[in-house]
Order: sequence, then structure tokens, then C-alpha cells
Amino acid sequence: MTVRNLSAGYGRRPVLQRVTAHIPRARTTVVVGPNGSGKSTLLGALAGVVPPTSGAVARQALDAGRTAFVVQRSEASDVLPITVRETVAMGRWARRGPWRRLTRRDRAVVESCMARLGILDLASRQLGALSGGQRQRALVAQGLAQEADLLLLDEPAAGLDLEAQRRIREVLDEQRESGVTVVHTTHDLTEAMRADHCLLLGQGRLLAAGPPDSVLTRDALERAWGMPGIDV
Ligand SMILES: Nc1ncnc2c1ncn2[C@@H]1O[C@H](COP(=O)(O)OP(=O)(O)OP(=O)(O)O)[C@@H](O)[C@H]1O
Repeated sequence: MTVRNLSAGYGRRPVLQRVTAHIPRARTTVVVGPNGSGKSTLLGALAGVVPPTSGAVARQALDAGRTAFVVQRSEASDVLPITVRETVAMGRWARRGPWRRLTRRDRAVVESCMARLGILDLASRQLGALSGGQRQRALVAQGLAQEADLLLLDEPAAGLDLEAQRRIREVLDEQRESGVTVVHTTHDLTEAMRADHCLLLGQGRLLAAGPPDSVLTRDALERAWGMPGIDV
């Protein structure tokens, strides 16, 4: 998947400015950068929910397929009166349509995704009544249930306890091993070092791209954050 000269923003507010980057297939790409640097906007553009003002996101024939986009939990509605199981089951709608009954396989996928995120015991609870971290796990499980070819996650491990962070790591590794292209954002530089590929953003521009250990250098981080003393 390639992003060419991509500019995008909100209304008249430009955010991404002429970003050109390659996102390797069946690998994990991490997007790193300061608050407001455009990481979520880039994910939104990859997902097709933030339209480019110029440039394009191009998916090669080999990359064609379904996209799942897991947004930050703060953007997800807390007020919908649905259970965790129903939330995860919504992940099957893209395949099934919202009014069709789920098949036995659909239901098995839903249970397995909840198990992988360690939330089976929360299945009957209302989504809005969960803690932030529990809700975040449910949203990641919903993303997994889509069985997408491109999995986009906005700070999937932010605010999670250590056990949940480990599960997310394992799940993302599994996805990559099964051929899914994974792109996620993080503020955790140790986590970022585990990815195969890294995009460093600063003020809507791509500052560097490549293997994390060559991108996340002290110099590059200081340039991105505009302050000394940041290190991995
Ligand atoms: N829906 C929106 N409407 C208007 N402006 C927005 C919207 N979403 C983001 N922005 C603005 O776009 C810029 C980039 O935001 P974005 O969320 O992409 O940054 P980010 O790198 O993901 O930040 P963070 O690390 O805080 O999550 C910010 O200046 C933000 O205020």
C-alpha cells in the first residue's frame, strides 16, 4: 500500500502535508509522532474516512481486501445500549449485513476474538458500563472479528494494564503472521521498536520512514518533538 503526496485535513484545516510513504504488506507498521502530528488523521486517510485534499492512497491488487479500523476508545460511543458480545458481533456485519442472522462460524469468531482479548467474562456486560481499558479491549476484539486484510488501530494499547498490553502485542503478531497488514499508532517507543516498519510524523509531515531502529534515533526524536532529551 502506498501513500503518494497525500494532503488531508478537516474543513479548511490542513493536517497532513504531502506525505509519501510505503506500507509493507503482511508486516506491522507503527506510526509515531507528537500529539497533533497527524497520526490519527493518517490512519483515517488509510481507512478512507478522511478524504485526501490532494494526493492519494493506493492499494495494489495484492493488497485489495477488507479494512478494519479500530478508533481510540474516547471516540467510540459510550451510550449505545449494547453488550460487549453485541459490540464484537458488529465486526461481522461487514460480511453479513446488519440485519442478517450470524452464522455458527460468525458466532465462533466472535467468541474466539473475545477470548483472545481476555473479555469473555465481560460478554454480557453493557459496553457503556465498562472501564476505559475494558472497552478498549472490546473495540480491538471487534476489529479482529472483521477478519480484515488491513487492520488499522489507533493507540490500541494506550491506558491498558500490562496483561492487556501483552495480549494486544500477541494478537497483532498473530495477525501479521497470518498475512494481515497491520498499521497502528503508539506513544510507547519501546512498543514502536517491535514493529517491522516505522513512520515518524511531525507537524503533518513525514520526517522519516524505515525500520524502527533506524527511524527512532535520538536526533530524529529531538527533531520531531523539538526538544532535547527524548530517547528510546
Ligand atoms: N475531527 C477533527 N476536526 C478538526 N480538527 C481535527 C479533527 N481531528 C483532529 N484534528 C486536528 O488535526 C490535527 C492532527 O490531529 P491527529 O488526531 O491526527 O493527531 P495525532 O498525531 O493522532 O495526535 P494524538 O497523539 O494526540 O492522538 C490536530 O491539530 C487536531 O486538532
